[in-house]
Amino acid sequence: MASLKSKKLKSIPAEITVPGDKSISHRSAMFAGLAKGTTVIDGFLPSEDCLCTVHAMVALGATMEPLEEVEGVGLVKLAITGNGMKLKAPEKPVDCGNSGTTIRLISGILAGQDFKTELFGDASLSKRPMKRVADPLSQMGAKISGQGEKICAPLTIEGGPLKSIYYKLPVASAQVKSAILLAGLQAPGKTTVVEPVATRNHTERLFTHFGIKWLREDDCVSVYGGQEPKANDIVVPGDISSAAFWMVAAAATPGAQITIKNVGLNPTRTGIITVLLRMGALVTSSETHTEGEPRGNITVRGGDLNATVIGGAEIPNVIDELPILAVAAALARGKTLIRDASELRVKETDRIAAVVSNLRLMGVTVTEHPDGMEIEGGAKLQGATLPCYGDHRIAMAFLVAGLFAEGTTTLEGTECISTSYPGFERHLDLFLNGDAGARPIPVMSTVPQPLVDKMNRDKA
Ligand SMILES: O=C(O)C1=C[C@@H](OP(=O)(O)O)[C@@H](O)[C@H](O)C1
Ligand SMILES: C=C(OP(=O)(O)O)C(=O)O
Repeated sequence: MASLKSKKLKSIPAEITVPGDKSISHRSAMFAGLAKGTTVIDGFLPSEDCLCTVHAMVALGATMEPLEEVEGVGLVKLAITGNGMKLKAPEKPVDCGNSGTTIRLISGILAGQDFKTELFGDASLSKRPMKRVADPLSQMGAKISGQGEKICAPLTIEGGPLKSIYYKLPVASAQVKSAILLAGLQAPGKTTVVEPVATRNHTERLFTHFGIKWLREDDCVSVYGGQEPKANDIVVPGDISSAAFWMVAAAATPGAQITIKNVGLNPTRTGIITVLLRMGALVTSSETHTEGEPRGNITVRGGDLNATVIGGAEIPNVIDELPILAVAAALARGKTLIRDASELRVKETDRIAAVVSNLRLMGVTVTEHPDGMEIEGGAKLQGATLPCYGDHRIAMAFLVAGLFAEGTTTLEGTECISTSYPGFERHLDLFLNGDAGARPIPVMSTVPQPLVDKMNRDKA
């Protein structure tokens, strides 16, 4: 089992560039694989989750060509060639790894394909509820079976002719919305999803990018069936959910300043900026690109943070940032309340239980609630040996907490970080050891990864 250590931070780098956005990388690979022709994806996140999606699209008939690899990060530029919406039956069950986005969105795609597929994942993914996608996709006409009441993976999906639906989401989930819209593309007529609270709209923006017509009316998103994505090269911005770790580290350090370059600034994802501003950090963002997915730079100046309340309609916008925001709360003055966030209990681990337990082990007073937690800020954090619970965001959030603790903080099981942030360790090193510890990140020439070769071999 891998472990990483953290201790009092030495310096804050002036600038940092985080790897590509996970949500957009997944979707780019899927849309490219559904389009006829070749799409070059630049800024792709080569994390294990996103590589599972590429692997799945290749197993379903697409081809991928590696174009550029960065040492210590992986494949950041690739070309995917699809054959249109009619996919090929995979030869074996498709591995979705640790990735909720892969299994749920691919389920929407497979719902309309005239073959049977098995989707499976790791132990964590196999505990997550898939009923939320199985219900609407079954209503549309797919035959989906899974394990137990929550319809967990392994899932068997037998696709076929679909009918469009008008579906009110019982939980605010971009993954469920996207699965239904992807199935809706394959159903005659108009498929509408009603969102209780707005969630990230990357699928909708990528619809536009790939030439698919869709519409938003109030809280409804609709798409008409019978459309096929058109191949179109894409540049993926940096992931604000990865930037969040360094934004909090700077925000909690009076006098510090950091600029995160070329990061996604989609308003359905920038809730972290609003929350940190409310807590007293000085955060500014400047858009450098406004087309498609807006992107630009975020600058954070640190100060004395104050407690806040995080809840309601804001939750989907910061859902993946809540573990690191809980760490920010522990470093702030006063009592912070996180509520309406019971969705955290069905992520890679129960993130409410994991955050509460690890904060307590570092000496913080926390009250656990069914839908969140109350954190007493301002206690001196104590270094501790902590579990990651197999969850990348727990691992990274607590390595950042360690930057503010007395002594050493050790996170055990840190291999999970590669789920979303290849190169995290190297970035952490900048905070632990300053520039002297930083190794340059060279761009290598086109080196096909063994994994990539394997993908194309599996397909052949
Ligand atoms: O659509 C997406 O790309 C995601 C949506 C969110 O999940 P839910 O849709 O389950 O809220 C988020 O937590 C996940 O990391 C990525
Ligand atoms: C919840 C996450 O991802 P997924 O649902 O795709 O596993 C995450 O990245 O925090």
